[in-house]
Amino acid sequence: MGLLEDLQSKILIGDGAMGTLLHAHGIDNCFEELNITKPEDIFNIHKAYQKAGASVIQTNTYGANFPKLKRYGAEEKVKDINIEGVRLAKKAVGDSGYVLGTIGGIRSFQKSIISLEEIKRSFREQLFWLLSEDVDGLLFETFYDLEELKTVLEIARHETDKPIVTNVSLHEKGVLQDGTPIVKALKILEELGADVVGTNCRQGPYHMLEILEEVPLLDKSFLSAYPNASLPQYVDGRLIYETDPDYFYKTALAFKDQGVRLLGGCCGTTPSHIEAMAKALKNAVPITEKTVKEAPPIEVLSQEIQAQPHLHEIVQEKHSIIVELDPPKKLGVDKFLKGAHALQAAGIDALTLADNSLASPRISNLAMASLLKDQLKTRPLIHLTCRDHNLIGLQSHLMGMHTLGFNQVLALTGDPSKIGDFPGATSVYDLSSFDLIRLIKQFNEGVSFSGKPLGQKTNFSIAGAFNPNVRHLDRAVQRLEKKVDCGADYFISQPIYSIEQLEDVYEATKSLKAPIYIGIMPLTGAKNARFLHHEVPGIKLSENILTRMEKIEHDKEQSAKEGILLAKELIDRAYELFNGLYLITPFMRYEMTVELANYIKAKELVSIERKI
Ligand SMILES: Cc1cc2nc3c(=O)[nH]c(=O)nc-3n(C[C@H](O)[C@H](O)[C@H](O)COP(=O)(O)OP(=O)(O)OC[C@H]3O[C@@H](n4cnc5c(N)ncnc54)[C@H](O)[C@@H]3O)c2cc1C
Ligand code: MET
Ligand SMILES: [Zn+2]
Repeated sequence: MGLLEDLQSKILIGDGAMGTLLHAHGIDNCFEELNITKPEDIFNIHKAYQKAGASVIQTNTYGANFPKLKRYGAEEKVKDINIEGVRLAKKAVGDSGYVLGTIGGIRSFQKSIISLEEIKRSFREQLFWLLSEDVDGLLFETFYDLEELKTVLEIARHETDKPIVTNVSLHEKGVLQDGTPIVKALKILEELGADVVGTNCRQGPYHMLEILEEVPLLDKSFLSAYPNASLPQYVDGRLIYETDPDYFYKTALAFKDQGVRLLGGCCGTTPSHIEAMAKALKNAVPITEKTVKEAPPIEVLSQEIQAQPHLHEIVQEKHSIIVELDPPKKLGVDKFLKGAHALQAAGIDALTLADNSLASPRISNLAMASLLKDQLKTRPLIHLTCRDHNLIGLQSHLMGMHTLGFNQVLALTGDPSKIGDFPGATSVYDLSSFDLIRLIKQFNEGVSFSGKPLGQKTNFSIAGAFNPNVRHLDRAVQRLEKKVDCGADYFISQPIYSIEQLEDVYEATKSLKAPIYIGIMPLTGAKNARFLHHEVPGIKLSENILTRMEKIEHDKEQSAKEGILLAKELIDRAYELFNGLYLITPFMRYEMTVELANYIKAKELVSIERKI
């Protein structure tokens, strides 16, 4: 009899955790490599689970794929670890059970940490070796990312007719991290050919059962559940799970009542938990009908009424000026406010506020934006870096921005801390700019990063950063395309200092599906010019510019005038090529950006007059 025939009439018991069990025994390195370095330990664990009553044993190959083994320098051992993994499980199980070849999800919350192409490659390799040892079926578990699971399931279904179990993992009750309700996700997996579908890890029985109450019995596939022992507790720097096997006796019956046919355990569970569940379900008959609890209606999402068009909408239609005026590095905001007022008077479309640029602390840009809100009509565009905010902080910041009515945001990875005033500070980087753009896009759908409904849809217009001052412009443009795919609405560039570069950038980006604000930062003097030319990676000024600035080096006023003149020459060409102009205020010298903004406005007037 095969696994699926058995499941027609029985509830089968799976095994429990491998990773946390090994960890509890003091093992801190690669768990899967033990298949070849300490096979007897793994064999004994399989045997213990089998003795406890599990008839479905999974191979110790959860993370036995190229990218995960690479963390331990074991990436060349994918073949041996997987082959040995199956052999050990088979030896332990003998004829009295089934061996599932396990493959774990790779992506957790950082989607862009690994491309789907790499996932496919590593999945195919692992799948090949597991199938080569003739497993009884496959178990794909701990998949938070539905896109990843769908992709690998399609590959596997194409390669084999063996039973496939797919288990998703949920941060939030009832929804996957992209907001897909679990019922829908399981139906999708069933349609793609999974024979058993369900959920594992993250939740203990309580929350998992709550989730399953909303899941109906499916037409073609069986339901599975592998709960954690409990919610984890953080003790002395380690994650600890409660161990109360009796509780698992009681909850096993509840899982049966929800229609689960394959029941095992995930993190924190031990052979004692499995023994308790096996005892509880010894002669249990699976249910064939179920009353499904209706999912609570999703809160009505109110879409904010947009008072002004977004920047990306404006710049598609006409010339638009945004100006960076950074929050002060010291306390005291008078000069900043004067600058902001002067720039508003010049008629700019937005004031952009850096998030601790160059990794040096400044007054919080959200605080400065709130201050502006009370005093000015010009809207702020808030920079948000992944360097200074972890995943919790980023979401809290975005919710704060939405609450205050700020919906223009620039999503950045951010300069690393080591270049700034506090080189010992941590650069968080929970997310990359790609992930952050995706996150904000998901907020616009009313869904948090982990899939939780936010109660309202945000209305962010999302800018991405563009650094054209790189050796390979084509690669920079590829990054922009990727940012567009993630949801970026437009781009804002680092400053450009030559007409030729402006033209190169125009050529390289003209088929991009998002508009660009081109960066122009006036030089303040020869020292500033030399610094940019020699010390800022990627920025090169022409000999002509350097000489022009050096000639008047000792005249401060004249230097600023020359800086303005050069910026105007760049603006003349940029104005012809791009609609968006991004003026960067150097060293709080807002009178320079005010003059440039006025210059651009005058050009606009001339062109309007010409049209009339
Ligand atoms: C308009 C604008 C505003 C900015 N505001 C801030 C701010 O407020 N606070 C702050 O800390 N920083 C700011 N920066 C700096 C920014 O963080 C760095 O310029 C960063 O290198 C590029 O932008 P990003 O953070 O989105 O990085 P991403 O585009 O996500 O790039 C991440 C990393 O990949 C690398 N990379 C990027 N492009 C290439 C390429 N073509 N070839 C090879 N490697 C590449 C870089 O090392 C970069 O650090 C700003 C930059 C711009 C353009
Ligand atoms: C992070 S979920 C872990 C699943 C795997 N089966 C293990 O227990 O090691
Ligand atoms: Zn787990």
